[in-house]
Amino acid sequence: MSRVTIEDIVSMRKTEINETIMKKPLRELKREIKDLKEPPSFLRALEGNRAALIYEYKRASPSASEISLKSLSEMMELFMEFADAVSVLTERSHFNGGIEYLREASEYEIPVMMKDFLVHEYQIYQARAAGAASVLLIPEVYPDLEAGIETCRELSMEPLVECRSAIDIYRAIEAGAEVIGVNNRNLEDFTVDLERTRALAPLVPDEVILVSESGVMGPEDAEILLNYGADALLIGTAVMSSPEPRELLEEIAEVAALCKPGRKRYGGDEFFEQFA
Ligand SMILES: O=P(O)(O)OC[C@@H](O)[C@@H](O)c1c[nH]c2ccccc12
Repeated sequence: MSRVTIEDIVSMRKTEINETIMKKPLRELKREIKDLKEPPSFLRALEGNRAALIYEYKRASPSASEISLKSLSEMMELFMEFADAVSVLTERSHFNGGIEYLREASEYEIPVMMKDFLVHEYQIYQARAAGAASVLLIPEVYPDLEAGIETCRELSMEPLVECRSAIDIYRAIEAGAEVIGVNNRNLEDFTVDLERTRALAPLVPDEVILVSESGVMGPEDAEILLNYGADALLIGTAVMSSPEPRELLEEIAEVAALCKPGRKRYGGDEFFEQFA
């Protein structure tokens, strides 16, 4: 069977969202949101003076197939002890996620991010109505990045703008992003390369929070990425699939506590030389 592509997932999400909107119009979501309390701040959770850790409730993925059937409550027990923020997959067909997990996670006093392929503004309202403090925005996938960031902020949320290239980072900064993610996993072929963070980190201004996502299998990877200049890490598969997740999170916490945030900057042709 040919491997699913990001295009397949995005086109499926568009169909699903259009069906959802027919069943539950945006005005109903807006009414629900009016009665909700503000979510905990995602931005403040990541702005601490050491490397912040975002752990992800991720039950499956196209590259790993089934990862874990551990319950959300079991994982939240660990996340509440070790995470500064939590990410929850809500895409069902390929990640076995669901908005019900997001709703359950947002009951806890910690910022929760909707990790999904957002293709429509409706999904930003869905996230807020489920108690989210953040959503993932992918520039090539979300139709209008600047408007999406503005809608998030109107709803007391701060998005994580996921960048895969220098031009993505340029666009994200131009659009006013305050949290930029670099995904070490290529969403076209699902290969992981931690060097992606090394190459792109120097392009992210100090005042923007850089989250390195994907491919962190242990404290060694965590140290590498933090030394490349990431301010935060987003980790899913390793913690979901570990037989001893507490031990793993303790080791990563130790590395995070020792790392001094800060990014090198490119001088002259250094940026281009690495691709020569
Ligand atoms: O399981 P990992 O390698 O720790 O990766 C977690 C997270 O970065 C990954 O799930 C992710 C990053 N960006 C995404 C966009 C859509 C779906 C999933 C993702």
